[in-house]
Amino acid sequence: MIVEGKARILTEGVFYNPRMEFCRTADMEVFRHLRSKSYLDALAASGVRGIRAMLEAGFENVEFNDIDERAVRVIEENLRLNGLNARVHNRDAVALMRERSYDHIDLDPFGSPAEFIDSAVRSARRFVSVTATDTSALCGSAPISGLRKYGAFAEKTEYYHETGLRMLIGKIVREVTKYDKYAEVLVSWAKEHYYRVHLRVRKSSRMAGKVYEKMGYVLHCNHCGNRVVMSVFETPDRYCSCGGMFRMYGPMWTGELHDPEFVSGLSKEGKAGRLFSAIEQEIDTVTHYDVHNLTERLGISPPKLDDIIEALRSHGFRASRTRFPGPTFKTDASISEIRRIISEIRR
Ligand SMILES: C[S@@+](CC[C@H](N)C(=O)[O-])C[C@H]1O[C@@H](n2cnc3c(N)ncnc32)[C@H](O)[C@@H]1O
Repeated sequence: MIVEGKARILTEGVFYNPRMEFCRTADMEVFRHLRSKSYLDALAASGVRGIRAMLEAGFENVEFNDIDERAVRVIEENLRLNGLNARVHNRDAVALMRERSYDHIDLDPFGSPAEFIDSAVRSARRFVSVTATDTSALCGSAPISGLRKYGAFAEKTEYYHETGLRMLIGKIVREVTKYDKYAEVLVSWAKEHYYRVHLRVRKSSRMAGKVYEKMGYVLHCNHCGNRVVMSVFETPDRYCSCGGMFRMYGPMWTGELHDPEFVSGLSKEGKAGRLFSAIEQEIDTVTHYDVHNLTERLGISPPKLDDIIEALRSHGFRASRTRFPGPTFKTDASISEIRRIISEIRR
C-alpha cells in the first residue's frame, strides 16, 4: 500500500507512477481553488488523483472511469480503504464523455491526450485538466508525431518545453471553439517527462472567435537565434534581419500560460508552491532563452542566471526566471541586445 497526500492507495495490477506525485500535489492546490461541482477522473487507473481530490480538495461529486476492469476493481477497493463512496465506470472514456456532462474533466492518459480532447471539452461545463507525456511529439523532437496528433509543427529549439506546452494548449483551445465555447488557461507547467494544464471553459461564440487572436506561430532563425511571434492572421517573413531563413513553428497558443489572479491565490508553500511562485514571477513572452545555449554560441563561460536577469533589468528590459527546466530566462530584449549585455557581464 502507498500513502500519497492524505490517500492510502493499492496499486497492484494497475498503473501508478510515483514520479507524478508532485503533479498530483500541485493539482490539489489548484483544485482547492476551483470548487468543481462534479469531477470525472476519466482515465483513473488506481483512482489516486480523484481520491486525493475528495480527501484534500473537498470535491464531493467525483466519478471515476477506466477501460481496464482490473483498474475498476482497484479503484473500488481504494475508495473503501479511504472510507469514500463514488461511482466508478468501466467505459471507453470517449464514449462516456459523449454521453454524460461534468463540471470538470481530468485527462491523464498514457502518452498523448489527443484522442480524448474533443469529447472532454464538449462534455466539460467549467474546467478541463490535461496531462500529456508524449513530450517529444509536442516539443519538436518528433515533428511528424506532432503534426499527426496536434496538427502543429515544431523542431527542437532551446525553448522546446515552452513550444510543447503552447502546442498542447493550442490544440485544446481550438477543439473547444467548435462548441461555441472558449477556454482560458488557469495555470500550466512543464516538468520532467510531462506537461500539465488546467483551463476554465465558458460558453460564448463571440469569445470563441477571439481565441484565434492568441493563436499564432513562432518564426525562428537558427543562424542568429532571433524569434518573431506572429498571429495566424499575419503573413510571415521568410528571412530574418540577419539574412538567415526563418523556420516556422505552430500553430500554437501565444497567449498567457497562466491567469495571474488565479495563480496569486495559490499557496506558495512547499515544492508545488515554489513552482507557483516561479510561474507568478515569470514575464509573459512567448519564448525563452537558455544560458548555456547562449554562452556556448558566444564562446564564453556562463554568468549566473540572476546576474543576467539583473543586467537586463538595469538596461531597462523586462526579465525573469521561467517555470521551465534548466538555467532559463525570459526577456523582452532582442537577441542582439541579450548577447551584448551577457558579453558585458564577463568583462
Ligand atoms: C496514465 S494512466 C492514469 C494514471 C492515473 N490518472 C494516476 O494519476 O495515477 C492511464 C489510464 O487510462 C486507462 N485508459 C486507456 N485508454 C482508455 C480509454 N479509452 N478509456 C478509459 N480508460 C482508458 C488505462 O487503463 C490507464 O489505467
